[in-house]
Amino acid sequence: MHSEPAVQIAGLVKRYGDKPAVDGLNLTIASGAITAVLGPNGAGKTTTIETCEGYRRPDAGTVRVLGLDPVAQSAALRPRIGVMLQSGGVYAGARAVEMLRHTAKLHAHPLDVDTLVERLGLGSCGRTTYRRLSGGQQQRLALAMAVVGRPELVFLDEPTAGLDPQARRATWELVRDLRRDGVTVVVTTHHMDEAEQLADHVAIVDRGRVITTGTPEELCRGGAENALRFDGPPGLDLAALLKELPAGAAAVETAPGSYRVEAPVDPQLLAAVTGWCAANGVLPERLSVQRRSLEDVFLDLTGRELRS
Ligand SMILES: Nc1ncnc2c1ncn2[C@@H]1O[C@H](COP(=O)(O)OP(=O)(O)OP(=O)(O)O)[C@@H](O)[C@H]1O
Repeated sequence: MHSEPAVQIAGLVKRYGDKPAVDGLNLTIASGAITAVLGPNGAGKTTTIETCEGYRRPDAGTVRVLGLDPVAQSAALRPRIGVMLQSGGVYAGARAVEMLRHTAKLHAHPLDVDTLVERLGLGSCGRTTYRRLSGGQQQRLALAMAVVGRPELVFLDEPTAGLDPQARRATWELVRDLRRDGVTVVVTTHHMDEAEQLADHVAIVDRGRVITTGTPEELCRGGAENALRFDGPPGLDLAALLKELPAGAAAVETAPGSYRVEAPVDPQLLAAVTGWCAANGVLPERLSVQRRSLEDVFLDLTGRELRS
């Protein structure tokens, strides 16, 4: 369906003064999918996205969005993309829904404003000015403004920051519907569960570079947290258990009667462990599969220390 990538970034450098905010970043974003860009505070995510939107000019490298140069060809690009900025980017004195209607009229094939207002729970905000909306309502309005023109590609910078769980879910549903309609979505977030739930592809950015990419499944596969745990009688013969498990597996009694089997978790591993337990008259209690979460991967790659 979509062959050309929606976004291609090669060797992007962007400095503020002497300090590089983005430092040789390479990233290709697939069309028609949801890509989450993750990274610690100050990693360069917003700067990268703002460069894709044409708000910042690269100091070096190339950026192509829908095949266009976002600075030199901004007039051609702008109508085709939707942008939700962290700061809202909405005129504070304007009435919420009127502004949305106005924005819709600027586009040839806008979404139905009433449906969008309903879906994002903005019905009660009709004549309220932007500055009088709650933080969460402002966020939702900014999201509505970004998508109302039915763009081919939307950039959402932390769309669910500060939203309550209901509004978060409504936002996720909207984002999934955009993908269903063939829209490419690029989203930055600090919520790892959000990236895990929503994203087809994840790119982790640190110190101005992309340090890894993959699907959430690819990134979470392998690693120390890929393990089975169970409780049983203390002192089980783990050397005997290991003989039934694939090469490279490890088994430890982490506390008397608490066991942890470390190996890629698949149905065969589960069957091997429970089969060995059955053969030895052991009932594995509280048996659970421990998978690495995206948060584990993120912290492993970017460090656990808070940065100044
Ligand atoms: N307008 C600016 N002037 C000077 N420095 C800036 C400016 N905008 C960003 N920076 C710096 O550039 C670096 C990257 O910032 P950026 O906002 O792109 O990071 P981010 O990954 O989006 O962070 P966050 O998760 O906190 O939003 C940071 O060190 C930041 O202080």
